[in-house]
Amino acid sequence: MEEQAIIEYLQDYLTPRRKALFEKVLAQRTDHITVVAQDVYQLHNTSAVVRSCDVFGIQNIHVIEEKIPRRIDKEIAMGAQKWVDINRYNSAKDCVKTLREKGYRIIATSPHDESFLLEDFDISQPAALFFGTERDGLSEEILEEADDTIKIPMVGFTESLNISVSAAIILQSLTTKLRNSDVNWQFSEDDKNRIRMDWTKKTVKNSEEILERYKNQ
Ligand SMILES: C[S@@+](CC[C@H](N)C(=O)[O-])C[C@H]1O[C@@H](n2cnc3c(N)ncnc32)[C@H](O)[C@@H]1O
Repeated sequence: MEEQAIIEYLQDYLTPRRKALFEKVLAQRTDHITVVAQDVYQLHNTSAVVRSCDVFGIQNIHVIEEKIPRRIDKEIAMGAQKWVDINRYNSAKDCVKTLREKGYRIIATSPHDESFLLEDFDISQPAALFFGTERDGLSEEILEEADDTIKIPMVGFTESLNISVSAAIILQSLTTKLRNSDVNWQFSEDDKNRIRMDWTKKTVKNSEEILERYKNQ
């Protein structure tokens, strides 16, 4: 109850329009699908994946930085990341373990494997979609761990799509399927409150000072 009161107090500093936008976006947010980028080298590719996640309503993104230096902060600090949660890992193993413990199926995306075409993918179980590096794709470790592999059908001469393009295509397809299904994909009220608070804090100027004043009144 107290938490609710704090959120409402801080949200009074938002314009009605901004507040309504938060609710509209939040109603479409999901954790049923989550996205993992493994050792993506080009910063602009990671940014584009983050942006697509926001656009298609994916709240959590997982970034594995095992083979590349931790240098994505500046780039992903430039936009859409404000509205999504970035979870970072030093090893692919930790990332897989964490996501399995949360109940996700590990889904590799690959231009090679034909085991599942995108349109046949069963969205009823929570899915963690793993995307690989520009040059080598996903590591053997992830391919071996994967419960399924999905592929976007390609009919041209080029052997693969760019990672961010493939993320956008897959997310558009699977989130549409999810929203048309009877799966319970929306966040609980507790989770929504946590996200509301986070977005509000990031939007209201001097939010920490305002909260301090509220607590002391
Ligand atoms: C440029 S591709 C990697 C190409 C790499 N030479 C390989 O053999 O995997 C980068 C990432 O985009 C995704 N991707 C590219 N094309 C795809 C497709 N047709 N279907 C599914 N995912 C694809 C995969 O996650 C892949 O690891």
